[in-house]
Amino acid sequence: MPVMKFGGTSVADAAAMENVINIIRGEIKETAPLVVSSACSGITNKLVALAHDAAEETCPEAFSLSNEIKTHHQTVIDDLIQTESLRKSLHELVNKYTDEINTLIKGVDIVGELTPRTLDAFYSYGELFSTNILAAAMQERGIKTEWLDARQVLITDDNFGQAQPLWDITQENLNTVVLPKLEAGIVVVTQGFIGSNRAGKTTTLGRGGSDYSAAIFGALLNRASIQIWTDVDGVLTCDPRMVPEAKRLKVMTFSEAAELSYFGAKVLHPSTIHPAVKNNVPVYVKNSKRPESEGTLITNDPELLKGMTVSGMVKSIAYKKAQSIINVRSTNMLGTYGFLADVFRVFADNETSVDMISTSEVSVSLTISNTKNLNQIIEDLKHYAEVDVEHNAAIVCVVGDKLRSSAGVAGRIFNAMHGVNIRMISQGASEINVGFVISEKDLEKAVKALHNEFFSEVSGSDVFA
Ligand SMILES: Nc1ncnc2c1ncn2[C@@H]1O[C@H](COP(=O)(O)OP(=O)(O)O)[C@@H](O)[C@H]1O
Ligand SMILES: N[C@@H](CC(=O)OP(=O)(O)O)C(=O)O
Repeated sequence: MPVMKFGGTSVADAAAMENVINIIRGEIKETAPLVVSSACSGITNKLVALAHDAAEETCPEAFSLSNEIKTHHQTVIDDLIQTESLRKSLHELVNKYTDEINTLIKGVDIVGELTPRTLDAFYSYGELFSTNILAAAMQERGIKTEWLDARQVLITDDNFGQAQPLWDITQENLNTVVLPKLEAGIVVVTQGFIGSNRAGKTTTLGRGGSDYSAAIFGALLNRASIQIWTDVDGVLTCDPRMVPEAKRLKVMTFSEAAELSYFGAKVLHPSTIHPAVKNNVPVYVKNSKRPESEGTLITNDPELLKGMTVSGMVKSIAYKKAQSIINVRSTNMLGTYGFLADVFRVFADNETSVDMISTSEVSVSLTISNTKNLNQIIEDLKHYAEVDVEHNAAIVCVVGDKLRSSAGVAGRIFNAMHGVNIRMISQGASEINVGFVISEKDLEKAVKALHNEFFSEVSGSDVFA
């Protein structure tokens, strides 16, 4: 039985939820699937916005957003639920959650501070709303279903906003609370993205973290597969918003998928892959609007990958906008040791992760997405070297089997880039990615040229659909 994760686009409104229910129904056999759902699309962003409004003393805006969230869920309930009593109890629940959100807004306004802990409390309501409505609609349609508060089972560390699971406790909770229900044929509907620390306070796994929840549950419950249901046919050769003619990948390796998601392919959360790889649970990415499409299988099973791992084959292109390049130059770098350690310590001390690095004899260039502590970073780096910063850059990453060792691929990539100024180049140690940094204004041109170079003639192969 699979763990089935439905993203925000798959539970956006009543019609989308009805689709999802039909998909789940098709998976119920003797045992039932575990269903992990995100918040309705757009709701988490509204919760972030209202939390910040509250912190910045613009409470009327915060209350107005809270009202929009309430109205959205009231509409979903009215469109989806026919039974009067069920509607009434769901409306009461929506009112209760809205009151709690409004109390949090007032609290943040009074204290004038929005901590990661409080932000997680705000975040949790998106998934609480959507899963309660979905579970009730399934019960109404005669499917044996129970709603579960994920915070009772997914126990995490105290790293609010970016929490990591505590594996042993979570395993035990799943075995005692969830497994018996699934084995009795009861579908359990729970939230992605949220958990709680040992003290019972709400935590979240980072934005997009519902995929990660599904992978954690799938790995610990030893499920046959993890299904990630979204609004595209699978993992594609590029984000279809940039390249509408992007093609579906039939199968890819875990490493290729991890690289793509790390470099911005939003279809999967970067951490999803780890628990799945460790436990060898295949991941299927599928389209909830077109369930008949086969989707993409992500696996390391050599049998399933036969014919799919052709050396030097480019599988997909990802990109990440809003990068800042930090160039650090020092003649002290020449022949000394410890210089790079000093540079990286500055980023660690300022809690900023580095996306891409390239070095020469006397300089190192790094890119970061989070510029919150940039001024302090520059000040600290100036103790060691000259520093300059370029904003509005983008990383482009070409992913595929053994790209680094394959003669000719780099030539094709950079030939396709003529007229585009390449600011940095980096080839990952994993052999499966070639990445480079360009100005954001050249991004569309660069990605379209690359896609044309590698994918204009691949239809009908074993790898691409
Ligand atoms: N390589 C890719 N393959 C498929 N989708 C991609 C890729 N890169 C980016 N995307 C984007 O990811 C989106 C799905 O992610 P997201 O919006 O988070 O969906 P969900 O609500 O299901 O979590 C797609 O609509 C697509 O625009
Ligand atoms: N709702 C959360 C978690 C999530 O994973 O959402 P989605 O599956 O829609 O990307 C977010 O927006 O970050």
